[in-house]
Amino acid sequence: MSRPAGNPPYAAELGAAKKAVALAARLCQTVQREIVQSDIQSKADKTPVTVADYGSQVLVSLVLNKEITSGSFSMVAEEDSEDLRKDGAEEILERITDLVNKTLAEDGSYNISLSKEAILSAIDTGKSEGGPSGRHWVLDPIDGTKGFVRGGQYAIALALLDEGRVVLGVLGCPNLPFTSTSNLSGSSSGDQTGALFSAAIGCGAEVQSLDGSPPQKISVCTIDNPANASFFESYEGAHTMRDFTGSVAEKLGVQAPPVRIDSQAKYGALARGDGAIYWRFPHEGYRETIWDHAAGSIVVTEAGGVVKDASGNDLDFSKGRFLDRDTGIIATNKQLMPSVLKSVQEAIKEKKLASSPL
Ligand SMILES: Nc1ncnc2c1ncn2[C@@H]1O[C@H](COP(=O)(O)O)[C@@H](O)[C@H]1OP(=O)(O)O
Ligand SMILES: [Mg+2]
Ligand SMILES: [Mg+2]
Ligand SMILES: [Mg+2]
Repeated sequence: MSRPAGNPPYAAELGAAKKAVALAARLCQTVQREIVQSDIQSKADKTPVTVADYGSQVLVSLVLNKEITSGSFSMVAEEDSEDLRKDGAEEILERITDLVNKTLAEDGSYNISLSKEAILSAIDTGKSEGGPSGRHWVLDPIDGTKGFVRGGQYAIALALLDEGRVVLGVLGCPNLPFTSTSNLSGSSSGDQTGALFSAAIGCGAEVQSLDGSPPQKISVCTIDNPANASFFESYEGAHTMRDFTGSVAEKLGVQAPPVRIDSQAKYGALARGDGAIYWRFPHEGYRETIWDHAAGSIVVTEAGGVVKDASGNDLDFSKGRFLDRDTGIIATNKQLMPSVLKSVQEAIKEKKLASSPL
């Protein structure tokens, strides 16, 4: 697809993605401010989903379709409308429809109001299987729903896959301090909150406020001694094996305690140098989805970082809705990756030895 001379690659798609994520963030902030129990549902896999997860997916689908009119539309997204079509879901569907139409009316970009059927169809535009050929949007409408429900960190994570490769990513992090996560403890430093991270292949990574301040280039930290490194990991103990990551940190000689926050906001914080390492080792059998890592990984790599699985391989987003990767994911700078991988692989060997029958 030819593009006007001088335009960086995927400029139109990046602009559309930022607009989509920023609008979805507005709906999520409204819901998080006044969330009530009836806004929260539990899915068949026992994970939570809220009216905001659904509303965010509708708005992202709508904006992308409005802003990108060439080519076919394909999106791999976390949510689907199955539970909303069941008896008893009328009220939550009504709430989602109201939220979406109110957000659209306040924004004013599109003179449109969606019916409930249009809401359900927009959610179901995310059913693509993705894969190694063609272009596919990849969306986690709220990454870190548990954090969202708890009033903590969450992210709207949108990426574009082109011929199996992640070529752009946008992370909307409404609760992340705009400057640095050093004051995550919520100490009122008067810090502006809300950060929009974005990256396109070969163009670096940027951060701006959610209301569209001029973007600033970001880069990962340059720490090369693990003793001076801090690391990010999941807030949820169930999402990563803390005894394992604790043993890796010890092997590395990391002194600082882990900074535990929900969602891909950790990739954004790492990309701007707030910490040196992000790793994640879910329990055996957990299958990582591509929407949980596509946007975050390109923000880090375009900020000069590296993202690998525990075997030191790049993450492979071309295999459908799930990531084809070995145990665990590590994101850090180029200086630290070799020693982190070495410690992880030693710890895996010890864990296998410890758990294998003598
Ligand atoms: N049991 C689980 N183990 C690991 N990750 C999970 C699990 N259940 C859900 N997730 C998803 O993985 C991510 C966990 O990352 P983190 O703990 O860093 O927030 C979340 O995005 C969550 O997706 P979601 O919240 O979009 O449903
Ligand atoms: Mg979920
Ligand atoms: Mg997720
Ligand atoms: Mg999600």
